[in-house]
Amino acid sequence: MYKYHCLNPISEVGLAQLDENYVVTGNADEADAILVRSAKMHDMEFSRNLKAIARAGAGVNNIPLERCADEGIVVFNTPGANANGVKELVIAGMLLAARDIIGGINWVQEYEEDGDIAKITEKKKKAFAGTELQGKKLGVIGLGAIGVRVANVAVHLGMDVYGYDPYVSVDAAWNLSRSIHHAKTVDELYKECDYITIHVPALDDTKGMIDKNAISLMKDGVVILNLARDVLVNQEDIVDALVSGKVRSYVTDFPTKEIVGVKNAIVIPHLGASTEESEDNCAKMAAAELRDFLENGNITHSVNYPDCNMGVKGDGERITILHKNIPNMLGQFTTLLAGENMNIALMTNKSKKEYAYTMIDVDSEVSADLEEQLTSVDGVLKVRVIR
Ligand SMILES: NC(=O)c1ccc[n+]([C@@H]2O[C@H](COP(=O)([O-])OP(=O)(O)OC[C@H]3O[C@@H](n4cnc5c(N)ncnc54)[C@H](O)[C@@H]3O)[C@@H](O)[C@H]2O)c1
Ligand SMILES: O=C(O)CC[C@@H](O)C(=O)O
Repeated sequence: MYKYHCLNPISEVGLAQLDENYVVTGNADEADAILVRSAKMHDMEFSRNLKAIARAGAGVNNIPLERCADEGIVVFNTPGANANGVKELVIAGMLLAARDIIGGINWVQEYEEDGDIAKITEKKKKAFAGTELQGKKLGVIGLGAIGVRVANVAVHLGMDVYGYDPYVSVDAAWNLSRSIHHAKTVDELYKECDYITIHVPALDDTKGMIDKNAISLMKDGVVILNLARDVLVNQEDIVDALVSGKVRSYVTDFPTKEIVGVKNAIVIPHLGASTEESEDNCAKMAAAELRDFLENGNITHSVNYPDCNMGVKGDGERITILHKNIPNMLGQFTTLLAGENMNIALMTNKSKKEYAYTMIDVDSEVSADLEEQLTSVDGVLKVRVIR
C-alpha cells in the first residue's frame, strides 16, 4: 500500500488512477509520494520515506530540485499537459491588449440601469476601439510545448511570427509551422515585433531577461505577454515602460505588488492552466508517472533524474538505486551482488548531469543485509527494492 499527499487540489480524474493500492494521507511525513501544483516547497523538510514528487504542471521553480536529488527524491513534471490551456489564454491576452475590451465591458456595467444604454453606446464606443492581430508581427521566446502552439495558431490568425529558442528540441522543430521566421538572436525578435510573448522556464539565465535593456530595443508601443513566470520580467522596468508608454500593454498571469493597478497592465490571477482539460491532463499524467515509478521503478519525465525504463516488473525482485554520477558505481553494485551469489537478470544504468539511476532485476530475494551494503556505497543516495 502506497501513501500519497496532495499539497494543492489535484483533479479527481487523475487521482482516480491511484487504485486500491493507494491511500491519501494528510501527513506529508508518512507519504511515499507528493502531488503538487504551485505550492512552494523550498522551505519543506522531506522525510526519508518520501520517494517522489509529481508536479501536475510544467514549471518546477517551486520545488528544490537539487536538494530532492541529493535526498534521493525523484521529481516529475507533466510536459505539455496544460500547454493548450495556456495557448488559448495567450491568444485571449493578445485580443484583450489589441482592443480595450475590458474597459468597454466595465463601462457598460456602469450604465447597467440606464434605459438609454443602446444610444449612448454608439456615441461612446470609439473610446474602446483598437487594432487587429492580422498582419502584426508576433515574437515567441521559447518554442517548447506552449511556444510552438502559440506560434502556430498565430500564423492562422494572419500574424507574421518570429520564434527564438537556442535549445529548441527536434520534436518542437518538427511541429513548428514552416512559415515562422527563425530569429537567430533574441535582439532581432525584440527589434522586429509588435507583440512579444515569453514561454521559457524560470532559470538563472532567464530570470529578468526582459528588463530595461531588452525593452529599449523593442518598438515603441510594443505589447508584452508573460504567462510563464513573474521573475522573467523585471517588475520595476516593466512598470516604468508602461508609465512612459514605451510598452503599450503588459499581459501577465502573475500578479505582483508592483504590477497590480498599473495602467495598461492586464493582470490575470494565474489562470493559464486552470481549465478542466488541463487540470485533468496534468493530474492523469502525474498519477501515471508516480505509479510507474513506485510500482516498477521506471522514471518518465523526471526533471532531476534521468528517464529510465525496464518495463513492468516481473515476478522477481527489482533493485533501484539513485546515486551520484561518478565512476565505478556499477562495478561496486555488481561486486556486492556477486558476493551474495545473486544472478542479475537485467540491468540498466542512466545518468543526467551529476545524478544517475541503476535498475537491476534479480532472480532471488534481496536480503536486508545486501540492501544495507548497497546503501552504504559512497555516492548512493537511495536504494529501494520493489518486491
Ligand atoms: N501560466 C501558467 O499557468 C503556466 C502553465 C504552464 C507553463 N507555464 C510556464 O511556462 C513555461 C514554459 O512551459 P512549456 O510547457 O512550454 O515548457 P517547455 O519546457 O516545453 O518549453 C520551454 C522552452 O523554453 C526554451 N528555452 C529555455 N531557455 C531559453 C532561453 N534562454 N531562450 C529561449 N528559449 C529558451 C526551451 O528550449 C524550451 O523549448 C514553464 O516553464 C512554466 O514556467 C505557465
Ligand atoms: O497548476 C497551476 O495552476 C499552474 C501551473 C503552471 O504554472 C505550470 O507551470 O504548469
